Amino acid sequence: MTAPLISIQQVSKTFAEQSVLNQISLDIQKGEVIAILGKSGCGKSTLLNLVGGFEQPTTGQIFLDNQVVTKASKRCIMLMQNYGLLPWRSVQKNVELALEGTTLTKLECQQRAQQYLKLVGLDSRLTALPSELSGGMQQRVAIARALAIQPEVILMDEPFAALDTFTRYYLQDELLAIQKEEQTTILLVTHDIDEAIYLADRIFIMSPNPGRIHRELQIRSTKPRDRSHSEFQHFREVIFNEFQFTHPKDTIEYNI
Ligand SMILES: Nc1ncnc2c1ncn2[C@@H]1O[C@H](COP(=O)(O)OP(=O)(O)OP(=O)(O)O)[C@@H](O)[C@H]1O
Repeated sequence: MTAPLISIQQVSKTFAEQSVLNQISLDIQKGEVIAILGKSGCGKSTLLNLVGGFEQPTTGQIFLDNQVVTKASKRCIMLMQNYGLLPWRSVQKNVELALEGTTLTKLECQQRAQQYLKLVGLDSRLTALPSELSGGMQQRVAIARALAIQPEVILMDEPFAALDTFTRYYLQDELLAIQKEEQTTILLVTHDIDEAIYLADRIFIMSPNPGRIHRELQIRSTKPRDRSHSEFQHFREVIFNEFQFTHPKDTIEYNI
């Protein structure tokens, strides 16, 4: 096996007196899609922040391409829950902004921005301000902006949570197509079990207090996956059991 693109080595994180992450170790290969599932507060976002270089581990180290992560870089982009768009800039300018400081010319930046905005279905809203768009559309701008940078790693914190089901399915498929073509490595935090099974090569289930990796599931079936396939149902059941969402059949009461 080749050297991992991301190597998280015995990482712990403490905020004030609170131990948030404890001894997380995880290697991620280039081109893998990794989903992190876990109850609220178990440290998922903290783990993404550490990988992105926005926070530093209390102990342990994180390597990106064999180099210790000490600060944020454009090789590893975070796609935020709250979009992070500049309200005074148009949709197109918000995407172009992310390309400033690269080797692209102004014209290339404009073309690249338009290309990715078209991909997320917003080519007719290039001049709109973020406030003129729905929450779901704003998230699509944020997705276009992250993809336009063509980073090696995209960190996603609940990227599709604000979207309606159809837009979410559409963007999940688009993301997979781009990810396959560009071999982007994706680390995805989600509360959506189906999204994790649909997108991920491996799913890590975290447990809280302090946050640690409780279980790893590998999903080998080819993508795009059939949500109604028996293997999909199998993983759904395994994960539901982990979170104890299932009830023994004989205790269920039906009131008709
Ligand atoms: N910068 C910070 N300073 C202090 N405490 C923090 C900081 N960031 C996170 N925490 C704490 O760390 C714990 C884990 O937070 P985190 O956001 O990583 O969890 P999460 O699993 O992503 O939660 P959710 O699913 O609700 O987004 C929480 O108790 C939170 O209050």
